[in-house]
Amino acid sequence: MSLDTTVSPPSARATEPVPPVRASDRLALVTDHLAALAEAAGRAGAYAATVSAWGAELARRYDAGAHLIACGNGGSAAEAQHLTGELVGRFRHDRRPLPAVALSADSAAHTAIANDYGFDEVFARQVTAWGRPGDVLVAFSTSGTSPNVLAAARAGRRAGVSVWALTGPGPNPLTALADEAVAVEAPTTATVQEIHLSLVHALCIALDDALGVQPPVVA
Ligand SMILES: O=C(CO)[C@@H](O)[C@H](O)[C@H](O)[C@H](O)COP(=O)(O)O
Repeated sequence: MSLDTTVSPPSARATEPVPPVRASDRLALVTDHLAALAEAAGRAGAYAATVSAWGAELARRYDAGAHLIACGNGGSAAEAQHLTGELVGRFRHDRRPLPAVALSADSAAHTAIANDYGFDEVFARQVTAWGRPGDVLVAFSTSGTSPNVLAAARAGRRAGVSVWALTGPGPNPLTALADEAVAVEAPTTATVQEIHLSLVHALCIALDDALGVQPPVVA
């Protein structure tokens, strides 16, 4: 007697059988995703003036002693951390470390606030703790509707912090709450996030230029 030792994982047993995807369909899915990115990137020049102005304003605020706070959920949490990493570390060239904090990075504060006050408060409470007049909150949300990001924006406004939003298509609740916003026209969350990452880098380019950061002189 032979025993069938193959075991399906519980999730596979619990769901309907999925028809296999043909390789040509899979290639089309990937090609469509990349085409959507190229199309959205082709429209991204429309955001250049705002991001360039943000870079100059951020340089002015950093020179006056301000801080930057960033927040978002999921992929947008990663975008927030990407931005603060470039600021505290460096972007293309050496410069002074710039004070910036991503609110999803403090797991102890995050879990304590979520546990004690609810998930909607995880960013707002930290914005109230850290934010001072003149600081900037960069709030990332592809939908522009995440309650914890909206609460962070409200807390920022109450604290005298300027709220700059990066969202998907607008108008949306976050663009309405923010002092300034870039609402990216793109068809999916993933493509919006990909354009947001380009805008993070564009902001760093504008900021470094406004701070007078130069490439090293090669002898
Ligand atoms: O990265 C992705 C999808 O690409 C997801 O993790 C996504 O970030 C999460 O669903 C977020 O909760 C979406 O929140 P938001 O961007 O709408 O504020």
